[in-house]
Amino acid sequence: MAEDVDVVVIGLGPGGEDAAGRLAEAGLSVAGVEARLVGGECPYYACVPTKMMVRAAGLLAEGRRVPGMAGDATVRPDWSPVAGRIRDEATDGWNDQAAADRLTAKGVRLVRGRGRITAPGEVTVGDRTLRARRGILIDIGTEPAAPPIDGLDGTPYWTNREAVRAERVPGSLLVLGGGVVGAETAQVFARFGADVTIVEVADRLLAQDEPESSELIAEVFRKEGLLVRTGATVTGVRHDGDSFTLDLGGERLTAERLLVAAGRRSDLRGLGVAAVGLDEDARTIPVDGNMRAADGVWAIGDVTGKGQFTHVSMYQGRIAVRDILGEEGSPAAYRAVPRVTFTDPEIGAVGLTEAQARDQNLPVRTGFARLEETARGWIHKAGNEGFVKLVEDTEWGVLVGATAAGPSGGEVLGALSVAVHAEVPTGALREMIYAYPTFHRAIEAALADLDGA
Ligand SMILES: Cc1cc2nc3c(=O)[nH]c(=O)nc-3n(C[C@H](O)[C@H](O)[C@H](O)COP(=O)(O)OP(=O)(O)OC[C@H]3O[C@@H](n4cnc5c(N)ncnc54)[C@H](O)[C@@H]3O)c2cc1C
Ligand SMILES: NC(=O)c1ccc[n+]([C@@H]2O[C@H](COP(=O)([O-])OP(=O)(O)OC[C@H]3O[C@@H](n4cnc5c(N)ncnc54)[C@H](O)[C@@H]3O)[C@@H](O)[C@H]2O)c1
Repeated sequence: MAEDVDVVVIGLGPGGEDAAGRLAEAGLSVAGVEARLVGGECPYYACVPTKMMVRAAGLLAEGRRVPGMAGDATVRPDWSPVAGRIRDEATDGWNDQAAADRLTAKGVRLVRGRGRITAPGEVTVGDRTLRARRGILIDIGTEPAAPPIDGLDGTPYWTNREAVRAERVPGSLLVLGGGVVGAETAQVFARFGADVTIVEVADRLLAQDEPESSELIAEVFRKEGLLVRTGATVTGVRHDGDSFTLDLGGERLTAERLLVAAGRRSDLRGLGVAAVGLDEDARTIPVDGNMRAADGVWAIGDVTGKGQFTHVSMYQGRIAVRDILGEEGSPAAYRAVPRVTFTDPEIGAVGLTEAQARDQNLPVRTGFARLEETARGWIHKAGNEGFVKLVEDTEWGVLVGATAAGPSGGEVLGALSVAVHAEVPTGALREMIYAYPTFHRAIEAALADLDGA
């Protein structure tokens, strides 16, 4: 017999979990369907455990910066506290009982299993049929994508999920993909002693970011001993029981482990979106400003293609909840989506890159300040690499994008996010007082460069 509820939430990623709880607390009857772990990728395999890895690797790097600045330090990496912290503190052994209890305490009916939309307003999970009176909210997120490379399928390669579960650091690691996951993870394992090579098909690392960010990260990685192959096409993968070999057509690379970090995919066909008139072969589910995807269907998170970040999923979730409850509010706006790549230096960015702004035919000028040349950068010395880059719409007199790279680049980004989001005139930014000697004072130097441009 079908179970009737007001809303069925399929996939309890960060936004879906939060939205299900809010809808239940608002008095609706809500079923939350989850195939794996309540909370999704972020707490168990992504943001949280990887940032614990980054924190540990950062401590090692700081220890190695002691000589010449503060005496002597001998750094002997040990992965076991990292693995232990991820297992015990972050993920409770990849057990979501605490999250499930929190959700059910809010009144959400948790349905474990893979949900499939079988008709408008109908979701099937195993032998259960859920009927949604008001609608279906989709937050199915993404899975690691496997590029179609000869021989890859069937080998014991790592994705982010295996990497965060690693109990020891491999002697050598090949990283396929120099995007965000690849860059963050490569640096962590290299700092813990692995010989790391990144193989990236694009002509630069972090290809979504400003070219200056790519150059900076490539240079830091080079100094730290990572090998980077950009513009590289992998034609085959082999695993002989002990090690992986990547064939680059002319060059062969071998390592104990292979991490595939080549992007993500969503299974829209498996979700049965055709039953509500959506394209099951598409990569994403298009949504309007209220997160509506079809009549009685809302979608949020990675699957909407508006930025694969936890903060985007949660932002969209709040808008969907408001719309499902029939409340008024501003539609979603993505002008000032912040993003931080937690390498060292951190790469914080918001809004448009220079190239994106020019592609939109905006009248653009840029301002640039190198952190090493600021007072704080000079004082900081070891590990001071970074910059602030501003992208201004000259007609409007407002920043449409910015990058803050360096130690705490993600924190410096806060000020720039406010500027882009609130459309603060660059004239007003120039009149601000920037505390001396901070990293964020580089914004003032970049503003001066904007004028000189
Ligand atoms: C290694 C890594 C590090 C990252 N670090 C950061 C970071 O530092 N900061 C940041 O903002 N973002 C980070 N991200 C991105 C972030 O993890 C995602 O953007 C975030 O998890 C939001 O995802 P989501 O809400 O779309 O759903 P997801 O977290 O992907 O969760 C979707 C859930 O839906 C479930 N599901 C799927 N299909 C079905 C179905 N048919 N029925 C039932 N359940 C289903 C899945 O089991 C999953 O639990 C990182 C990603 C990776 C891979
Ligand atoms: N700090 C954060 O907020 C954070 C951290 C990790 C991930 N994320 C999110 O997760 C998303 C997915 O991350 P990702 O790194 O998996 O994807 P990505 O799209 O950022 O990077 C994938 C990279 O793999 C390369 N690639 C694809 N196929 C390849 C092949 N056959 N050979 C070599 N290189 C290949 C691509 O050119 C690209 O540079 C990101 O876009 C980001 O939004 C966020």
